[in-house]
Amino acid sequence: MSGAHLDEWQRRSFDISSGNCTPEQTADSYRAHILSIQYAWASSQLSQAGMASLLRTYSERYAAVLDSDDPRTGLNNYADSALHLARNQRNHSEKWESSLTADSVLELPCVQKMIQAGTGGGGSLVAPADVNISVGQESRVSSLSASLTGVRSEGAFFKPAGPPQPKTEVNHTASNPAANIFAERSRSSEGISGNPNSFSRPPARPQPVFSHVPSVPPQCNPGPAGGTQNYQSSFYQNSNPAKRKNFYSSNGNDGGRGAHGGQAGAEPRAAGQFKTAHQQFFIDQQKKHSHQPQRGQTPGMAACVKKSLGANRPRGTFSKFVSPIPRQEEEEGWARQDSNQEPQILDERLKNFEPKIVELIMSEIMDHGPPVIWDDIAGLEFAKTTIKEIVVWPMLRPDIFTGLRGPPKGILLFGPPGTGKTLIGKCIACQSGATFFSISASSLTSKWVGEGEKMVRALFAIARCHQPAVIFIDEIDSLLSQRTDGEHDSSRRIKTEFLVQLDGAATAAEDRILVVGATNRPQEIDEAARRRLAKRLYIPLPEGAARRQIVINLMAREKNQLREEELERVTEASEGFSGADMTQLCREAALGPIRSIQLSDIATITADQVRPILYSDFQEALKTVRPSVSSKDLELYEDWNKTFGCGR
Ligand SMILES: Nc1ncnc2c1ncn2[C@@H]1O[C@H](COP(=O)(O)OP(=O)(O)OP(=O)(O)O)[C@@H](O)[C@H]1O
Ligand SMILES: [Mg+2]
Repeated sequence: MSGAHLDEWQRRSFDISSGNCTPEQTADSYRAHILSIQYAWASSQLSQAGMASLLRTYSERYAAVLDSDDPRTGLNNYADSALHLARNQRNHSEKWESSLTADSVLELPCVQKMIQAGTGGGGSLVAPADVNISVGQESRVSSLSASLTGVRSEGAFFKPAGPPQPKTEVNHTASNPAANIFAERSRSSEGISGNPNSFSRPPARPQPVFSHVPSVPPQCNPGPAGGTQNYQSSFYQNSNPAKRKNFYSSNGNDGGRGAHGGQAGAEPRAAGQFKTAHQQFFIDQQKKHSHQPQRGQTPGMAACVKKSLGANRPRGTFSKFVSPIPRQEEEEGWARQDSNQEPQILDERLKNFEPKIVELIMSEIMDHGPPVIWDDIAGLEFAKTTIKEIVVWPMLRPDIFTGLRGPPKGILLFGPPGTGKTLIGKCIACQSGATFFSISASSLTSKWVGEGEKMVRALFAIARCHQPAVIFIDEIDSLLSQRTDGEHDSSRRIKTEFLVQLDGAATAAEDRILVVGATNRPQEIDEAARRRLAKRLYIPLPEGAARRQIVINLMAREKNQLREEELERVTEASEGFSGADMTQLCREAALGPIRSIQLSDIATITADQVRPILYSDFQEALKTVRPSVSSKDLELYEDWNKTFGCGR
C-alpha cells in the first residue's frame, strides 16, 4: 500500500487499540480498513490471498462490533432496527415491491425482442388501443399505442415466434372486440389454469400491472396448438415471481406450445411449486424438526420451529440484517401454523395446562450442545461417584433402586463459582438417559401474576409424563432464596409451589423425578428448600491433580511443548484456582504464540507456522490470571459444607 494509506491505516489501528473509540468510531474504522483492503487489492498492491485473509479478519471484527449488544463495545443494531420498525420506517425486512413499471417493461430486452418479432412476423393485427395498463393505482389506457404502432400479431407477445397464426383471435371485450395483447386473467380457467387459485387476484391488491378490463367473460378460441388464446400474462404488483416467470418464459421459447396450449396446463403447477427462499427455509425447518423430535417431545410439537433472534444469523460485513421483530407475514405464518398445528398435547395428564405453557417448558428440554462425559470433569471424584450412585444407576435400574434404596428427590450442588457445577449438570443430562429439563429461574418467573406457579406445576407434570426425568435448576438460590416479609407475593407463591412439588406431595413415591439444583450461594437458600434437597454435595476448588488434569485435557487439543516437570510447576503455581480459572489460564497461555508473531506477518502466516505453546507462555499467563475465589469466601463454603453438606 502507498505510504499515505499506510499512515492512515496505522492511525486508525492506534485509534481502535487506544480503547477511547466509541463503538460507532470503531465500526467506522473497521469499515475503512475493509475498503482500504479492497482498494489495495484492486490496485494490485495486495495479493489475492493477503486480501482474503485480511478481509476475513476485519470483517469478523466489524461484525463483532455490529453484533455485540454491550453498549460499551457494540452497536447493538437490533435496537436501532426495532426503532425503525417502531417508527414505521422501511427496512430490509419489508416486503419486496416490484420496481417494474409499464415503461420499464417495454424496455426489457425480451419484450423488445417480442415487439421486433411481432413487427417482422405475419401475425394478426394488434389493436393497441385496447390495452389497458395499470401501474399501481394509475391506469394507462393505450399507453402501448405509441410503441406498438404497427405491431402485428397478437402472438407477438405471448406466442412463440413461429409461423404466423392467421386465424387466431384474442380475447374480445364487450366495448371493443378487437384483439388484445394482454388478456384478462383466466376467468375461463380451463386450459391455462388448472388451479384457478394459483392465478386468482389477491383480494387486497386488486390492481394488476397489466390487465385487460373486460366487462364480459373473454371469449377463448382454441388456437392451433389446441389451447386457448387466453393469454395468462397479467401479473400483479407483488405477484408471485412464478407469474413473472410465466410472463418472461412465454416469449416463444416454449417449444411451440406458448403460454397457451400444452404449456399452459403446466404453468399453474409451476406457479404452485414455486416457493420463496423464506418459505423453503420454513419447510426445511419443519422437516428437520419433525424428523428429529426432541427427546420426550410430543410429536405435534416437532413442527414448532425454535426461533432464534439474531444469534444464529450469518455474520460478516455484508450479511443482511435480520430483524428480531417478526415480520408481518412471518407472524401471519406463525399464527396460521399455530391454528393449523396447535401443539397437540397427547398426554391426558397435561390437558388442563395451557398449550403455550407446555410448549414453553418443552422448549427448555436440554438436548443440545456438545456431549459432556464424566472424564471431562477433572477431579471431584466423590461428587461424581455419589451422582452416579443416586442419579445414573437408579435411572438405568429402577428395579434395584427401590424402597430405602430409592433415589433422593433432590440434590444440591454447591461450591465456589467456576468449579464445574453446571458442567456436572450437563454431564448428567448426557449420561443419565433421562429426560433432562434445564430450567433457569428466570423462565419460571413471569410478570403475570399466577403464571409462575402454573409454570412450576406444568414443569413437574410434564416431567412426570417423561419419566425418568431430571430437572436441573442452575443458580437455584434466585428461585428458592429465604422467604422474607418484604418480598413480592407472586415470588413467594412460586417458592411455595416449588416446595410442594419438591416435597413429593404432588408426586407419587414411584415417580422417578430428580431435581438437581446448583448454586454458589448456598447460605441464601430457604431452609425448607434445603431440607428437600436432601443430598447436598460440595463441589470444591480443584486439587493439584485435578488442575493438572484440566491443563492436560485442554492442551491435548493444542500444539504444545509442555514437559512433565513444567506441567508440575504450572499445577503448583495455580494453587487456589477454580476450574474456570484454569481454563482461563490455558486460554491466556495459548495466546502467547500468537502474540509473538510480527504484526506484519499476522495476515499471511499459516496455522502450521504458529509455534507451539511453551512453559514460558504459562509463566506470562500466570502474571495476569488470578484466582477468582478468595480464601475468605472459601471459608464460608467450607463452614456451610460442615454444617449442611453431605460430603465426608
Ligand atoms: N472440574 C472441572 N473440570 C474441567 N473443567 C472445569 C471444571 N470446573 C470448571 N471447569 C471449566 O470451567 C468452566 C465453568 O464451569 P461451570 O460453569 O460448570 O462452573 P459453575 O460451578 O457452574 O460456576 P457458577 O457457580 O459460577 O455457575 C467450564 O466450562 C469448564 O471449562
Ligand atoms: Mg453454573
